[in-house]
Amino acid sequence: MVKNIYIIGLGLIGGSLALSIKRKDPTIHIMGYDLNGDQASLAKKLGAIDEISPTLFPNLSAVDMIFISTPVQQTINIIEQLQSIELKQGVIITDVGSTKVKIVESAKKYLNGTTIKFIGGHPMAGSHKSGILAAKSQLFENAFYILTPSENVTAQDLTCLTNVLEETRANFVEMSPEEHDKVTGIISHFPHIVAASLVSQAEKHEDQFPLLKRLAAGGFRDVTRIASSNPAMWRDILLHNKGPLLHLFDEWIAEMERIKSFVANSESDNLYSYFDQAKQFRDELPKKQRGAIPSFYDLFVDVPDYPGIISEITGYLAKEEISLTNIRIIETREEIYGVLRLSFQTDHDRELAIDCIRKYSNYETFII
Ligand SMILES: NC(=O)c1ccc[n+]([C@@H]2O[C@H](COP(=O)([O-])OP(=O)(O)OC[C@H]3O[C@@H](n4cnc5c(N)ncnc54)[C@H](O)[C@@H]3O)[C@@H](O)[C@H]2O)c1
Ligand SMILES: O=C(O)C(=O)C[C@]1(C(=O)O)C=C[C@@H](O)C=C1
Repeated sequence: MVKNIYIIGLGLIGGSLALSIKRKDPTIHIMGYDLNGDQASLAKKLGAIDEISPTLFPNLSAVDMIFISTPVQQTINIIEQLQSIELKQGVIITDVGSTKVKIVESAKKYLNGTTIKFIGGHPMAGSHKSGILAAKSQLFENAFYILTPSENVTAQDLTCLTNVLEETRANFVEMSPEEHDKVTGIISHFPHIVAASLVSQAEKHEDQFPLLKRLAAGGFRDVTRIASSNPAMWRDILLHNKGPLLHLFDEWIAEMERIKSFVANSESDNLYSYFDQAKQFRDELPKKQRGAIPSFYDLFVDVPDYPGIISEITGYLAKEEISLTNIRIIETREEIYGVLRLSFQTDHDRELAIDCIRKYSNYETFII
């Protein structure tokens, strides 16, 4: 019976897991630690954790399960240190890293010969946003959650973990770390490189075309959303998944050469087939499966704490016919006490809302 959980790294993923574990069983005691003290305080204030650990390795002798939800290189450093920490017999340790081979290898190297049950994990959903403020208990709903159990892990250990994670409503699948890294290289890591490279290409042309940024519309925004993700996280992922990625670079370069030649030689039929085939495969992607939170755009408004403030703000938005998808008061740190979080479906709506709030009030707005 899992009663005590420790979560290291209380950002988007650690925070979302904590919120879903709390939703499953509020009596499970969750202690959390984050290098960034503000993240840990927010996690406590949002009810994601019960207790903040002042250090990375407090007394862990009563902890049944540990989640490591830090960037992947940090995860390896933490696994290495865990070998010399006194832990409960048979403790389950899991991570959420976007790569698996190096992490599972490090668990094998450092934790072998102990009673620790290491289960590599990767919830295949996320966002370009980071931090606890973006965390949601339902972030992983309908998403695949890949597990790569180590040799000494039993079916019972796996059930223990998936029970704790039941409220994520994710679909758990087992996979080898090698297969995991090859597949995620194709559908996650390499696309990330492409998105960032498209942004970088556009940036190089900005001096020549000053209107470029403002003209970048739906297509460019859709295909490059993920380029707004946490750079440190992605740096680590690329360094971890070098082998499969180098292979994908070669394939991609050949692919670009192929389509370049269709364009250069005006090969109309080939161009049509290229796009048609891509459309068919893209249209076949399962519709209901969730790979990411729906894109929404948050706006934070500093508001005085008085009854009626929410209806005041929504009243302004209604006057300008701006639709909201969500609204929430966050009582976070003292200095940003009374922050209203407004979520919009599009960046355009958020821009309209900024203008609208400016028009009707003196409240400051900001985007994180
Ligand atoms: N963002 C996504 O879409 C996504 C999806 C699935 C998995 N992942 C993986 O989840 C992990 C966390 O990503 P995230 O999106 O939650 O990032 P995040 O930046 O939102 O959160 C990471 C947190 O870890 C903390 N941290 C960093 N080093 C630490 C250390 N040594 N000790 C304690 N805390 C530390 C940071 O302060 C931060 O609060 C990464 O390994 C990432 O590859 C991310
Ligand atoms: O939706 C996004 O913003 C993501 O980048 C999520 C995404 C992905 O590539 O699909 C990113 C990294 C994770 O390891 C898993 C999910």
